[in-house]
Amino acid sequence: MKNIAIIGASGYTGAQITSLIDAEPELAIQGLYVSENSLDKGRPLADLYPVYSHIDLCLSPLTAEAKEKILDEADAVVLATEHSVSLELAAWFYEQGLAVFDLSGAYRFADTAQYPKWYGFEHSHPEVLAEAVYGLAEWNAPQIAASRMIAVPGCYPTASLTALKPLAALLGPARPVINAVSGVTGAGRKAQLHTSFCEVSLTPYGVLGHRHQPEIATHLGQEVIFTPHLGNFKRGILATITVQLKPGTTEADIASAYGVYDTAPLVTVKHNQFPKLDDVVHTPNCHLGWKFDAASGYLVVASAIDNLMKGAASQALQCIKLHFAL
Ligand SMILES: NC(=O)C1=CN([C@@H]2O[C@H](COP(=O)(O)OP(=O)(O)OC[C@H]3O[C@@H](n4cnc5c(N)ncnc54)[C@H](OP(=O)(O)O)[C@@H]3O)[C@@H](O)[C@H]2O)C=CC1
Ligand SMILES: CC(=O)N[C@@H](CCC(=O)OP(=O)(O)O)C(=O)O
Repeated sequence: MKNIAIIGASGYTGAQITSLIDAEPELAIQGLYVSENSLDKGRPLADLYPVYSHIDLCLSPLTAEAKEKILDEADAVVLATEHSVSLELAAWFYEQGLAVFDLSGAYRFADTAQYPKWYGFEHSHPEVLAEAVYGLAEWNAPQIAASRMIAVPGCYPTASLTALKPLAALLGPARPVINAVSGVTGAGRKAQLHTSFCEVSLTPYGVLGHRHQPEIATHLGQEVIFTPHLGNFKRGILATITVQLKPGTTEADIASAYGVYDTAPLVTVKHNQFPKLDDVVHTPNCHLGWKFDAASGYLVVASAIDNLMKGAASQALQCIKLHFAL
């Protein structure tokens, strides 16, 4: 049995992973935590999320004493906290010997120069960053098993990289063009004007400047054009990606490249059939569909995931299971 502390448990990804860990027979929840001065400290999780009324646990403030208790009792922490909070907590728990599964972007780039530009901070823990592994579960399983510091990928990068990484050897020089639409839970639970009901309307944002563009490029090994869109629905990401493949590439080459997922139970690949969000929301699955125009060499591949599941919590659970060999 492995004991897991969940920090940021009142947020969307934190509550989601709480429900997933609660359902795992070989995992136990050491505790659920929010910030020291949180308005939700002391409240039952089920007060915030009645759907989880079967989970009889309260949200505790992450005090100095609580951190010591976590060290005594837990094997690992899940950080479902914003980047700057994860930056410090991850380093502290890692250095004390726990395994860390961080849902934020604070440990996803090996290159410290990326953080001031994309996250607005200097990376204060380069020695811990050097140990971090990118938790793209279908691609980095041996590294996830071997490291105690796992940076769980962002939601858009998970959808995009799952579609593009099999094609890496077939890509021509043109940048893949990724257009992706996310549900509003992707922006987290806290109130913000741009995510309020009357404000949300399908629109691009972060054009030519979203931090997931370099995350995708870094872990693909090729520059991309990435345009996210906010849609007026709650959960899910659909990324529709256009790529030009090397001259001479055939449908058989593409089918063979996607054969890498034949042994991946959570990734389904279809030829000439495209995924729908309704088929993946509330599941840990990624559905891919592709079509190729041999005359022009252009391929369109669509990738659908649930941003809170495969894009965050269920991928973190995959990483926990890989790490602890469960
Ligand atoms: N939403 C999504 O689809 C995805 C999110 N992510 C990443 O996961 C992380 C969490 O995202 P999300 O769940 O959406 O965020 P939310 O805003 O919904 O939740 C954030 C949680 O962190 C808690 N928190 C804030 N400050 C602290 C602190 N100092 N110590 C302990 N807990 C704290 C909050 O509670 P309180 O403020 O009451 O203390 C809340 O429980 C972020 O880094 C995000 O970028 C990654 C992939 C997908
Ligand atoms: C709809 C929405 O706002 N989505 C978030 C991405 C959520 C995610 O994956 O988060 P991190 O990479 O920050 O962990 C955004 O565009 O900032």
